[in-house]
Formats: sequence, structure tokens, C-alpha cells
Amino acid sequence: MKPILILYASRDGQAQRIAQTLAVHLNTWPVQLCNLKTPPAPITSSTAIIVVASVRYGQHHPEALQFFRQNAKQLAHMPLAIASVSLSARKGDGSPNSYLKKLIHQYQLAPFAALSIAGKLNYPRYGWLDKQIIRLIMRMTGGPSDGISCIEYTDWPQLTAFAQKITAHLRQDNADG
Ligand SMILES: Cc1cc2nc3c(=O)[nH]c(=O)nc-3n(C[C@H](O)[C@H](O)[C@H](O)COP(=O)(O)O)c2cc1C
Repeated sequence: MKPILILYASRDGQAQRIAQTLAVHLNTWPVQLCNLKTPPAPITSSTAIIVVASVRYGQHHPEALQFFRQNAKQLAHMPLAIASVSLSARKGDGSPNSYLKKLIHQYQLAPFAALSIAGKLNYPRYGWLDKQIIRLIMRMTGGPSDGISCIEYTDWPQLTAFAQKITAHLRQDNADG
């Protein structure tokens, strides 16, 4: 059986953790986990592609954008699922937020599952400038702006439901031959 390819783009590790957890949930399939910083094998040798990418300053990481740009044609013919990781997603219910909608629109993607999932606030990790900007964003959105908090907002049951949706879709695909 061809593997499910899970690709992630992360800076502080939360999107990577989410991708790893997804791999555990999908363990009834062969799964290949790959950092998008290392170019993946040809994607056409996979059953499905799942991209997990976090957001910085309003954009998904450049390696994720590059992946979509370079593979848009093949992705149009493959099962694709996307999980977008951001702090603003803590306010949502998992349905695609503006970052994810923009990404889907920009690369004309047609994912069968798309999730906006909350990441982690980790002030101690941020450099001075990033910390001030995140404090401002958090102040504007009603989150902690103390500059010291470390809070994981990720809704893990939401990720479990996402994994179940992926499994159901791929089983159906398999059954349809
Ligand atoms: C420098 C910086 C910029 C960020 N910009 C945004 C943003 O524009 N919108 C948002 O919702 N979250 C933003 N975040 C929050 C991250 O998306 C969140 O912390 C995520 O968990 C980081 O994922 P990672 O650990 O995989 O890098 C930002 C975080 C940092 C450190």
C-alpha cells in the first residue's frame, strides 16, 4: 500500500507536534512524516497528502507555500488534507479561517478536509521584537499579553476528529477502487 505523506512546516515545534500526533492517529496506514524544509520524494507515490503548516505574520511558512506552488497540478488529482496552525484559530471551531481560506484560494486547492487548529503561545521562546508584536496581537484579541505565558491552545480532540475524517475518506476511496 502506498503511504500517506504528512508534510509539516513549523518553527517552534507545535505544527510538528500536531503532524506527529496525526501520524499516530493514522497508524492503520503506512505513514511517512516529512519536514517541508527537506524536499519530499515525488508526491505521486503517496496515497494522500496531508500538509500541516503554522502561520507567522499572517502567512504560512515559505516552504509550505513553495510546496503548494510547485505541486499544485499533481495535488489537483490527489486526496489532499490541510491543517493550518495559528493562535487566532483558538477563537474558532476548526473550520477554515481567513489564513486557510486565502491559502486554498491562492493555489486553487481542493482539500477534502481542511482544519484551522490553534497552536501554542510561548513567550519565553520569542525574541524581543516578536514578543512585543505577539503581545500586541494578544492584547487586541483578548489573550494574555504578559510576555511570559506559555499556553498550549491546541484542541487535541479537534485533531482526532480531523484524523477520523481523513481515515473515513481514504477508506471510501479504497472501497471505490
Ligand atoms: C513571530 C510570530 C508570528 C506569528 N504570527 C501569527 C499570526 O499572524 N497569526 C496568528 O494567528 N498566529 C501567529 N503566530 C502564532 C503561531 O502561529 C503559533 O504560535 C503556532 O503554534 C506556531 O507554530 P510552530 O510552533 O509550528 O512554529 C505567530 C507566532 C510567532 C512566534
